[in-house]
Amino acid sequence: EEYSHNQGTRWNKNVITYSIGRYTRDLPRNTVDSLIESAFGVWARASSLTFVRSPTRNADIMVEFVTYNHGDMFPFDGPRGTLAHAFGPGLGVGGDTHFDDDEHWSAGGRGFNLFVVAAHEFGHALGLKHSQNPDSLMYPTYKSSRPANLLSIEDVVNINRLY
Ligand SMILES: CNC(=O)[C@@H](NC(=O)[C@H](CC(C)C)CN(O)C=O)C(C)(C)C
Ligand SMILES: [Ca+2]
Ligand SMILES: [Zn+2]
Ligand SMILES: [Zn+2]
Repeated sequence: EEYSHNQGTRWNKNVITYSIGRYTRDLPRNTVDSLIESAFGVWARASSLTFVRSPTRNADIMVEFVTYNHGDMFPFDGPRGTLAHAFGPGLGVGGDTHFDDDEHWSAGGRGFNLFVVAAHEFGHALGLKHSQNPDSLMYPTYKSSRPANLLSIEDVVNINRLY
């Protein structure tokens, strides 16, 4: 999968830690914090997983806003195009989730909805692949009109097949 650079298939634990590194200037930090927390909450409500924010940088899932070349083999491409990517479960870079800061990130207004994109990326960070079902959160193309409940039945089934 081009956008979920897989390490393993799943985490071998149910409590997964995350930490937020570089932020975007598009939104206040505490807004980013709550949107990221809510995006993890989508998966926590549908599974037996819990997500704990960690102050240190050795959390399982490192969340960062970066541009172009940023230290992995998958440089971003400037405005539009690819919005974000995530590595599949595993040590080190495993689970890490990067957002292209050349996009305009929003909490619902103009620009790309950070909550919706983060929920998709965290699906990859948990081990899910893309779905061909346009109603699935794991569909490969951004849809601003995502339903409030976000996850399709297929997504709930798939996360519970994995954990
Ligand atoms: C608006 N641009 C798009 O819709 C682009 N799609 C994405 O950036 C995906 C993320 C969306 C689904 C949140 C990349 N991905 O799958 C990460 O895990 C393109 C379809 C142009 C590649
Ligand atoms: Ca881009
Ligand atoms: Zn994806
Ligand atoms: Zn990256």
